[in-house]
Amino acid sequence: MAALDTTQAPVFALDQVPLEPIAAAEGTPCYVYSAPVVSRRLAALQQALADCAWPHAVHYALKANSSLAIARLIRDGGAHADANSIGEIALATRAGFRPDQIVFTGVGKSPQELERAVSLDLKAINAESPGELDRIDALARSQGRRVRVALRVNPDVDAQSHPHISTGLKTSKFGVPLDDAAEVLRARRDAAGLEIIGVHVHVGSQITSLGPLCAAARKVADLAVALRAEGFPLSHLDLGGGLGIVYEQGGDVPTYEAFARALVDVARPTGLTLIVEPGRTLVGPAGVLLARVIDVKPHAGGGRFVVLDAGMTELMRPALYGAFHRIVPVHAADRPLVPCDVVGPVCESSDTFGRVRELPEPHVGDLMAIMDAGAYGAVMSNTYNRRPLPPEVLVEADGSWRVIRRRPTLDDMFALEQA
Ligand SMILES: Cc1ncc(COP(=O)(O)O)c(C=O)c1O
Ligand SMILES: N[C@@H](CCCC[NH3+])C(=O)O
Repeated sequence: MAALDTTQAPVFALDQVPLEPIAAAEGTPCYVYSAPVVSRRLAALQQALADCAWPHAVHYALKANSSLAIARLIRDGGAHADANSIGEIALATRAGFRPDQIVFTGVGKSPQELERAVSLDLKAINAESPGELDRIDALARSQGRRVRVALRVNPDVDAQSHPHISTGLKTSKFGVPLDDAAEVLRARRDAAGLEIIGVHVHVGSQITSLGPLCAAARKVADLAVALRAEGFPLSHLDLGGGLGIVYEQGGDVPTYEAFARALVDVARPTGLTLIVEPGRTLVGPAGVLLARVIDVKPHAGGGRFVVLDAGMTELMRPALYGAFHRIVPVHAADRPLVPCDVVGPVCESSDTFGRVRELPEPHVGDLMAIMDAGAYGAVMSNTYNRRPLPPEVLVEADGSWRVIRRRPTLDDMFALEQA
């Protein structure tokens, strides 16, 4: 199969997908996802892995986009799930993933979450600490079970991504230091409630080169080989997620072929099944956030302030990480370009989507698409300033579309509280 060009993924042909009718019907701000883009990306990744002819499993990281319809689409595409909370496990179950298709990760799993996870007979719980292993062991024994676990290792590798989404340095809160991992497992080799079946690593997100991914993979692969030599009956090597996408014109990320080859090259000598947990790469380019211009005013530095009806409440990434998202006017207006600071309505100066963007002279009422918003968009939205969570729409291959999550009414928003 031809390589999917992950650098120039045909995101939304803005003239082919009926964005204006969707915005008119559902109102803005509103997320719109393309089902065929998600399915194509998943199929391309699976093909790239299959071409390497090594046992593997793709566990979609639900945290990137946990809309039920997106999770179902991914399950229908043959992937399994990586859940980060009991809520995501419930979502995965409702989307049709079987317990033995779910791995459970998370740096702080509450007693209630662990108790439930232990009872579910998941594929594996990725444990983050010696204490967590012991808590799983105790719960498992109290339930008369033996629970499959993998140990999350912190390899002290710099993901070379934004510090807020880098997780593999020894100063970060994730996992057990590589040097301690073998001893931690040896001390629990005979724990009656544990079946130690793997090692796990995830060094960060929006990683745009193979270097950090391979460096981390090699470290845990070496550990896994040593553990097997000691008699640990490991079955898998879970190398996490993290593959980035192109947000900015001219950006570059590894192809799925290169990614698959690099990780399989590390996994093969271990003899272990390779697990990957991709999130962003599958869904990020498949979504846009639609917003309307609600005000335009002069900018002190020249140009314009363009105030959208979407803000950091709907898409936090720019405010949180200074992340870049392309902003595209849906009606490619034949107007002269002007420099614009594109901002949201929220009462925070960080509520800014882009500074000094050259856009066709904006008018109140124009529809804008904030691109590549399918991952870590809707899932991170919030109700600050008492704003309703945004609705989400899924567009099918034939151009038809349906609301997969509606906008809450004001009554919905009051429903959970009392004066
Ligand atoms: C353990 C784990 N697996 C998978 C992912 C998915 O990452 P990404 O969306 O960057 O592929 C994350 C998030 O960074 C994670 O924390
Ligand atoms: N929320 C981050 C990604 C975090 C990945 C989860 N560990 C983002 O928007 O880029």
